[in-house]
Amino acid sequence: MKFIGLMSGTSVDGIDAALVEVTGKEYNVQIELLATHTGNYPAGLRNRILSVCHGAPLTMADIVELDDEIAISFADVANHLGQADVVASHGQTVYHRPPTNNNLGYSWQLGRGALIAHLTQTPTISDFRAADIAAGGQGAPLVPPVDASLLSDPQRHRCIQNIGGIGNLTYLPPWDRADSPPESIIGWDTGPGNALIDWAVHAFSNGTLTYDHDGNWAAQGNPCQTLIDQWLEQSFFKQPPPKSTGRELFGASYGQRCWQEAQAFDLDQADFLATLTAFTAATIVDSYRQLPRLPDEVLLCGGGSQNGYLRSQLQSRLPDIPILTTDDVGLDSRFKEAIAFAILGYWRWHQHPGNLLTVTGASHPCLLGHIHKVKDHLATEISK
Ligand SMILES: Nc1ncnc2c1ncn2[C@@H]1O[C@H](COP(=O)(O)OP(=O)(O)OP(=O)(O)O)[C@@H](O)[C@H]1O
Ligand SMILES: CC(=O)N[C@H]1[C@@H]2OC[C@@H](O2)[C@@H](O)[C@@H]1O[C@H](C)C(=O)O
Repeated sequence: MKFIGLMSGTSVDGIDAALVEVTGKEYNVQIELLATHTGNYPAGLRNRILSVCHGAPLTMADIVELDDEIAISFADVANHLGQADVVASHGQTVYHRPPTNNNLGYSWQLGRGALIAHLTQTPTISDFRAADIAAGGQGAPLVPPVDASLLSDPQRHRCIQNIGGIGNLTYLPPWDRADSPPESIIGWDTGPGNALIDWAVHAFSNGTLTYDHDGNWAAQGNPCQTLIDQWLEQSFFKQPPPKSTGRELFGASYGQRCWQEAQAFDLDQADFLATLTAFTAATIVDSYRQLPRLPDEVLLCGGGSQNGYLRSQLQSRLPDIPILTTDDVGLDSRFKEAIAFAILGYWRWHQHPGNLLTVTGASHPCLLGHIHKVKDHLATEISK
């Protein structure tokens, strides 16, 4: 079956789409990547999404309008790719609140599936995080079981490290993918990916730049290890998994606090960017120290894998471990999340639970996502 996976992540830097032929059963799936495309949000919409993520107040009418505008953008990108049997759309996260001891979590993705189904005339699956959250889970990260299916090695322990706006890891013990995945597959959000770096670059460039290309700006400075050690003391990094996070924690006000603290060390802008980038690498390695053992190799994905300075900071903290990208083992690192949602959609369509309890902490396996069928409501009404 052909699935289109649609994803826009916490960086809100575009809608990634992958048209994938998926075959196989449960965790033993095979894919053929048929086409990919990245669509941009129309001018202004990205800024509105970012301001909502930063807490801008909205009326109900504003929210509804935003929901539909995002759905229209997602549908345009899907239509650009061609015809599929099913569309699987993550949507755009605008709010994520992890669960606490007393409260269920809450995760809100805009871009309603019903409108995407209508505009693409294709059944559409959306709201992938809701069922896991209702079962007491974090609702994130959801990609680890897909990583297990596509990237497990029969001999080597691997870490798959996504560096998007937020970072997340999947720890894959050796597995030949023949039967159920080992219980010891784990994963969680490691903390900031590019979120703090992007925030600082945007602020220092008066809004003219959105990211530090290849880490060139950071490479001109020197990281302050004292600050990095101080920031690593924060409770999120001490919290045991399962855990997830978002821009609600690692957003503009977190960045501003870091910048204020940097004043005591006389850091200039390049030193500060070097420190934020090295901090991001340190948070990832800090997570690896909580694994049953260090991996034999790390496979990076997400935009941060393109940041040479960030990669060199990771490598210097893991000197004996090869740091590669998923491209090195044949999986396109730029479209991995879109491909992952195509597979999560395939699992939903075939009634296979998509969540891994060892990752999200949910109480039971769940079917992830709500299926919106294509219906001509009016015709149905008239024929009654
Ligand atoms: N050439 C590059 N050099 C440095 N950084 C880059 C480069 N290309 C992309 N990035 C970074 O990657 C970010 C986008 O990454 P990605 O698209 O993986 O994030 P996302 O999917 O939106 O986030 P998440 O995975 O948290 O949902 C950009 O905002 C930028 O910071
Ligand atoms: C709530 C939400 O959108 N979380 C994202 C975000 O971006 C990275 C990290 O935080 C991860 O937990 C998740 O995305 C990926 C696709 C996931 O669920 O695996």
